[in-house]
Amino acid sequence: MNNNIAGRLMVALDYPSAEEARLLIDRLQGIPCYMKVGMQLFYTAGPDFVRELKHKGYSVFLDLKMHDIPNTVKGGANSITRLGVDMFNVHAAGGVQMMKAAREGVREALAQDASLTSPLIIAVTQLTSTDKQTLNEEIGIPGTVEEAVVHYARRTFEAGLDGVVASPLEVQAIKDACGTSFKTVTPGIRPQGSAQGDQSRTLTPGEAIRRGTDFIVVGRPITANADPRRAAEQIIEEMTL
Ligand SMILES: O=C(O)c1cc(=O)[nH]c(=O)n1[C@@H]1O[C@H](COP(=O)(O)O)[C@@H](O)[C@H]1O
Repeated sequence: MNNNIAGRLMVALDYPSAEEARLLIDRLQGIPCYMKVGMQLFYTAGPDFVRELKHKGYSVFLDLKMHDIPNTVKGGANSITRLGVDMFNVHAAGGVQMMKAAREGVREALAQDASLTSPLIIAVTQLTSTDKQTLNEEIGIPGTVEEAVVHYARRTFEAGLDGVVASPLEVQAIKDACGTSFKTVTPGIRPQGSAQGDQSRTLTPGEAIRRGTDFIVVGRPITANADPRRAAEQIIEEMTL
């Protein structure tokens, strides 16, 4: 297995309990993927579960999508940094001042404890479940999804964050606007033949990597598969080709 490629796969641990998440982690043992802890798991298993993953040697993306007034986001970012995660996210729709406050919260935590390392801060542009109709008619933003994504990516870059969450379809436009070192984290990954579910803007793992994304986020195509280890290995194989 190519460990560098496997490290670009983020497995979404969307489970209702730590016990269920541990079952998957056991089955994926030895695969050096990133683990993503989202709201469902964090709201029940909390910081202890994040520490457990770090103790097991995983890189951790804490996906809590903060979106609040700058002072609150700054405090949240400080607490998250003290958990020792490798990446966390905010919503770019919170604005540049809010995103700068997240950066400030990290800086504050690092100043308080020199043993901490700086996590990557990533902003969600437009959720991968959002299609053009939803964007225009419900969210109230005119134009194409790609235009909205690039707009938010530019604001994220201005705020000094490390990258964005978007669909793999928008990677090239983001890299053109913000540079190749600006990270893209792309959910909306669907291997051939897997169910689309609630995702709107999707690509296969291989196609996402070929378009230059830094990380792919995969949940149900692994977690809902009868053989999750085989599913993860197939995805890594496809990413490697
Ligand atoms: O921030 C995220 O991780 C995220 C942003 C986004 O725009 N779309 C999106 O699907 N996600 C997350 O990525 C994962 C995708 O899961 P699956 O659709 O099951 O592969 C879920 O944990 C989502 O919460």
